[in-house]
Amino acid sequence: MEQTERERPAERGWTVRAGGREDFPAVVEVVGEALLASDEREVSRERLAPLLAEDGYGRLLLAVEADRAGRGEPSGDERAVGDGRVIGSVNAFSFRMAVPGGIRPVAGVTGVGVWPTRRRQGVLTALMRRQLADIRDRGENLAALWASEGAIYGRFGYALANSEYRSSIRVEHARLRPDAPRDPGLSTELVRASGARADLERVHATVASVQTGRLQRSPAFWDAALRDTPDTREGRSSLKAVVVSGADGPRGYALYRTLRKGEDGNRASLHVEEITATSPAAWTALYEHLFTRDLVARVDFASVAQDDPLQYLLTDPTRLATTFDDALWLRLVDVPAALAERSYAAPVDVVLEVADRHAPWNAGRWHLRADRSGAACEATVAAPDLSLDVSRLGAAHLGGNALTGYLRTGLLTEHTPGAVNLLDTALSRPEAPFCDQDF
Ligand SMILES: CC(=O)SCCNC(=O)CCNC(=O)[C@H](O)C(C)(C)COP(=O)(O)OP(=O)(O)OC[C@H]1O[C@@H](n2cnc3c(N)ncnc32)[C@H](O)[C@@H]1OP(=O)(O)O
Repeated sequence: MEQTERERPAERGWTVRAGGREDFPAVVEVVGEALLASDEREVSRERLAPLLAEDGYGRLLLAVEADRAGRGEPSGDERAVGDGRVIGSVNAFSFRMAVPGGIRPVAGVTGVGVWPTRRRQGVLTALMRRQLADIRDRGENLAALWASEGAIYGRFGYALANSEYRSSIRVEHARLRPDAPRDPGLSTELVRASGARADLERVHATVASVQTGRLQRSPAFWDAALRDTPDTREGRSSLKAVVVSGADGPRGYALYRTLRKGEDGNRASLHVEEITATSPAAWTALYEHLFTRDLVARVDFASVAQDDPLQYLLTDPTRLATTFDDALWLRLVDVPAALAERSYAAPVDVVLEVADRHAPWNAGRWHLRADRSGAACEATVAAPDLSLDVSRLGAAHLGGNALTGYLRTGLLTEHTPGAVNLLDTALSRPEAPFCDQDF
């Protein structure tokens, strides 16, 4: 494939190489500056080091300037980066995600940043290309990320794969329906979050094994989720856990903090960082705890799925203020392998013509045949039923978006009438995808 001038890094005086633990301080400096993070790099290093160490720092990729000749003295910040200095980086966590069909390895792309005075020279493009090849070599068929800006990643084949929301309700409107499922056999306990870790892990593991989009949470990510230091509190209380249990153990939890000031004089708000449960009655019990705490005016939920249970359980769901928050970006790194390892809701037999500028091994025609017993996806020379960019497959892969939307807006081409509709039916899922894990 022909490269543009920007895509020939050697000609611009920098190269891409694998990084390691020793590069970590330089990476924190570059990404911290790129993301306009606070100047407390030590806090960032302390927060990130355990997460990166869990993966052995083996997935760091760096853009490194060959030398500083002719560039003048480095500034104070740059000096920390040193000679042969790092001007850009990308990294990835080795996650396992619940996707349609089971739990699969997924590269969780993270730590993307380019030194401000080296932007728009193709550094990210070179890093992304190398990273996609590395991810494929590791046998991961999917990559996922949370984007700082939505305009960055579409060109690299990623697409929004779901929708997640912030929601908020005033307690006087937070009445649950009389027929909301209630189980007198359940008990509810409030504790410091760190004291309930075993229960939280158990509930989370159950949910994360079945809810599409969920990541299996590792010990270091649990440490991060339960981190309760002044920088994580943002003026709120310590992190609390309310745990709902039955005879067989924990069935649901909410992690929340309180803020004892606000628009209602002395009344507080509750900020729910996570809430999940394994049974309908446990959801009801969690909401009843949150909505009946004394001195509370409002309950805010930091992140909920499109099919969040609360909207169904409220007597008046119109009182729930819901705002689009963010969404996970997904990319098929190996198109035939990702399509073959997925499950399908209905039989489908379709030839896809895929365009992929940054992962050329995906470009071409793929014959996808699937039914409820399994799927196969192989290269073909047959005429395509539809032609599309690889990013469209990322959008639809978790069942959170229909390809029909792209067809209607002219952003994919259907050669066989009805092919997109049939593929959408096969890709559809009964539940909305949700990823509770920031990374
Ligand atoms: C998963 C995560 O970690 S999300 C965090 C992402 N990081 C940040 O937002 C930190 C601040 N931003 C940066 O560090 C850089 O601007 C980056 C990493 C976003 C881009 O790095 P660059 O080296 O400038 O990208 P590169 O030169 O390869 O640009 C490739 C193309 O993307 C475009 N592009 C890059 N960044 C953006 C952006 N933020 N918005 C819109 N377009 C962008 C460029 O214009 C270019 O397009 P073109 O080829 O059509 O001219």
